[in-house]
Amino acid sequence: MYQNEVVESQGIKIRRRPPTGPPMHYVGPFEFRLQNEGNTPRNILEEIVWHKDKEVAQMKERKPLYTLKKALDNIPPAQDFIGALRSAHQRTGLPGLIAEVKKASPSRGILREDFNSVEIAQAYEKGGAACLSVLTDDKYFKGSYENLQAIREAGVKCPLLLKEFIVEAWQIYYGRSKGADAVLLIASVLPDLDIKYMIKICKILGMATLVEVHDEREMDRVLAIEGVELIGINNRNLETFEVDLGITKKLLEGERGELIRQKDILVVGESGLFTPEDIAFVQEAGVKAVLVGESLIKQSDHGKAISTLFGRDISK
Ligand SMILES: O=P(O)(O)OC[C@@H](O)[C@@H](O)c1c[nH]c2ccccc12
Repeated sequence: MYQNEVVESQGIKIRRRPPTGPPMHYVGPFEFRLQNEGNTPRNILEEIVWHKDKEVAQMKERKPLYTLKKALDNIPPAQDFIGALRSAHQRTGLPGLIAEVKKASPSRGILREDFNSVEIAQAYEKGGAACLSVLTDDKYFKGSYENLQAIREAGVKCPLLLKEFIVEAWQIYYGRSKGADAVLLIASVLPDLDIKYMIKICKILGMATLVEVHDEREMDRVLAIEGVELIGINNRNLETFEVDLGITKKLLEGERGELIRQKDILVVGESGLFTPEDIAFVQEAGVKAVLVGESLIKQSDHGKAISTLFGRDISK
């Protein structure tokens, strides 16, 4: 109960697990499936998170934390994700690009049938991406940890973001073992204490955290957390899929923008960016980096897609 109260007091609407236990309900000789509204996810984000919980439990059995930690001793250190974004921004005067390796999404379905994650990653790097984001969720985004590892092992130099629905610290260690340099943490899923704890773990592993927010309340929560250096503003509402670039502008206005500048936090504009005008709009609002998937993945020449999106070649 106590945990629920904490979550509620922070305005988190996503429930981490189905609230009322197993749905089977026995009465006398008959068996009923209890049609309990509480055991039905209220939206897609909740559905994903409930599924993730089960998936992680299974994965953990195969690779317990102590074996993962051992594996980490033998891999090259994490790269500087935030540094790469800052230097790209300084070099081009435009927001640093995090290009997303994304095959599908629940809102758009399959974005690309002929999907070779390594080729896409290499084309993004050549086209001037500062960092890459690799979706690893299989069920809803058709991504995988194999993709992440293959991109790393193919010699791509851009720092890599683990684009997962993190619900447990174990996933962070696993992502690092597959070559991730940074991790996404979603504020509408994770209470403050989890975010703080996961940021600490990432620091120990040399990784950056991209903490994602979508409304004022989440932004205020995250701004109050010590050690946050990188905040993503998702223009897409993960509960309804509605996209509105005005969200980025709204969350960077007034005192919030002031505080972000004081703390020297780098802000990433995420989702729904398709044209140079979109990039200019979020840059004007105050972002120094952008996270882009759909508009780059759908075009056959990914390098050219980057130049088209930014209005010029950003690879030099
Ligand atoms: O394909 P788009 O609209 O350019 O969006 C990319 C990225 O922002 C989006 O995939 C994303 C942002 N936050 C997320 C959290 C989970 C899954 C996906 C996302």
